[in-house]
Amino acid sequence: MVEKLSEKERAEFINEFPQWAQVEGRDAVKKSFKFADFNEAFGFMTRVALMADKMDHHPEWFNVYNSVEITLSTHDAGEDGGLSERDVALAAFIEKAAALFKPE
Ligand SMILES: C[C@H](O)[C@H](O)[C@H]1CNC2=NC(N)=NC(=O)C2=N1
Repeated sequence: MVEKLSEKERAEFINEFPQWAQVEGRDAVKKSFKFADFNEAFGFMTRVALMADKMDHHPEWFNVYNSVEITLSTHDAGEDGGLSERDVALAAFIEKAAALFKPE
């Protein structure tokens, strides 16, 4: 079982990653990215996928052509899942990876 983020940690997360929005009715955050084309979007996804597997913490994502929608939550957190430190770490990596492709 993984600890859920405390209220203080949540505030810090929102402060550090203001572009990640709370998902309605779920203890999760989401963000959409738009890249120059599919090649860039998939290059971004490849980097995130490899790191996610290394971290053993995987995003929920949806890709159409140059757009990638990502939702982060920890299935093993608390009774019914929720945000944990693992989501903060993966969000930080996702932002770094996206910056390499300069999304719109
Ligand atoms: C068995 C495996 O270690 C677990 O299922 C890992 C894999 N990736 C995961 N990813 C996410 N987002 N949440 C988890 O709880 C999780 N658990």
